Amino acid sequence: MAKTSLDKSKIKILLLEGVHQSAVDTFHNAGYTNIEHLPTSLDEAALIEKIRDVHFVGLRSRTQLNERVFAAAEKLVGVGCFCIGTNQVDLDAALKRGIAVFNAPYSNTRSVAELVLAEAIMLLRGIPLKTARAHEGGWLKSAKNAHEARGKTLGIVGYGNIGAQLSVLAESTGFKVLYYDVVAKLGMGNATQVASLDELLRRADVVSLHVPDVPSTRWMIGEREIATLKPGAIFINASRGSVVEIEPLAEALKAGRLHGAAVDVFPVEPKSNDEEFHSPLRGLENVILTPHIGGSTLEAQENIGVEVAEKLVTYSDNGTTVTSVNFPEVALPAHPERHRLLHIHHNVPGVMSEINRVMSENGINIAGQYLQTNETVGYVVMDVNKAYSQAALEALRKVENTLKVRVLYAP
Ligand SMILES: NC(=O)C1=CN([C@@H]2O[C@H](COP(=O)(O)OP(=O)(O)OC[C@H]3O[C@@H](n4cnc5c(N)ncnc54)[C@H](O)[C@@H]3O)[C@@H](O)[C@H]2O)C=CC1
Ligand SMILES: O=C(O)C(=O)COP(=O)(O)O
Repeated sequence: MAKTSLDKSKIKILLLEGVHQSAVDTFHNAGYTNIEHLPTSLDEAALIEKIRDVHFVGLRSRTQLNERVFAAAEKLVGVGCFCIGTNQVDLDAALKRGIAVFNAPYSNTRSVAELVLAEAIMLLRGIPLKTARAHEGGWLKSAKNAHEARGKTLGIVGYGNIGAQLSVLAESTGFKVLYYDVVAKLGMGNATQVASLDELLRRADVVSLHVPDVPSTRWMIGEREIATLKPGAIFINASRGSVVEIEPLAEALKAGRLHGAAVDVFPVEPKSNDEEFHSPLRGLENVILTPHIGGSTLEAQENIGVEVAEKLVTYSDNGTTVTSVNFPEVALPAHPERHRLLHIHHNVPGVMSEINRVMSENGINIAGQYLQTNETVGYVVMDVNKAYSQAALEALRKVENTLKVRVLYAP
């Protein structure tokens, strides 16, 4: 008698970095109970040890999933980044092992945009220094160097989800908005795209970065770009620490060439809340330093927990890879009466014909077949009669250029 439903308690899920309880609840509600939920990240050695028998891992921006970790992760099927950025995961190392990676592209967008807008206003008013003095018993009542946001120019570098959301909030507050992006983008409201980064840096009173960590953004703001900023400008970075050279920024702030800065992300960030934070920006006036909390609101974290856990559950139950950041995207219907075979392979000529050949040679009729490829990997999904799934699994494993094969039993 063919097995009809998979024993979900055998699927091991490791959640790191205090991923919200909503993720655990989502897994439980879907029947997944074998969950280890840790409040912190793990260093490479500990992660290599722990990940060996894990099928799904969930993390945030701190945990590094590199080639060495993937090499040890023999059973890993999927990765959930419970955040927006995916630079902490070696996406190619995952792809070449047939491991799908998902993230939460929208759930903390608003949290970052709100924080940046608030910081821009605080910095325009010189609040960090004034509040520090007041806490010490001082009284800096003065309008000197304090400005309204109304009529000032905000320059947004990277007009994606966060940049565009910030643009809307900032315009409604009275900012004029300019933005620079490598892609031509429709401006929200009256926001205007400029042709070059230099033009944006020259024209904006407040500059805020919202680019991902990719090769083209690595150290994109250095000494030259900081010198290009307007004298008295305000500089905000809540994107990634690898985008800005911190020493020239600190020098420009110390020299009073810039009016202020807010920085949430750093080239080197403490690995835990117990480690000391070192930065040349420490102790500078009119500088807001925050410990990478742009997306850390309860609302965002709860939504992220549900969103990413649901993506992993759907992939595990059904094979759907829609919105994966590294995998060919396939949207699949339910398979109530059939077993489903997932075959992930190198995208080279001849694999599909070989798959169809072995299926036909073994007398296995394919009731439904779905295929999607990207440059390097092909993902083919086949629904078959329950009685044939074991034979098909074994046959498919032998196909040359196979990366991974899984069977999903009928629910
Ligand atoms: N501080 C925090 O806690 C958080 C930080 N982030 C960071 O913010 C980044 C942006 O997030 P989203 O807006 O959701 O991403 P997104 O992908 O929607 O937008 C990024 C934009 O940057 C543009 N871009 C890429 N390379 C560029 C370049 N060289 N020059 C100019 N523009 C370039 C893209 O075309 C895109 O429009 C994330 O990748 C993440 O690293 C995200 C959430 C929270
Ligand atoms: O969403 C992102 O990319 C972030 O940077 C937020 O990271 P976190 O989940 O707070 O470690």
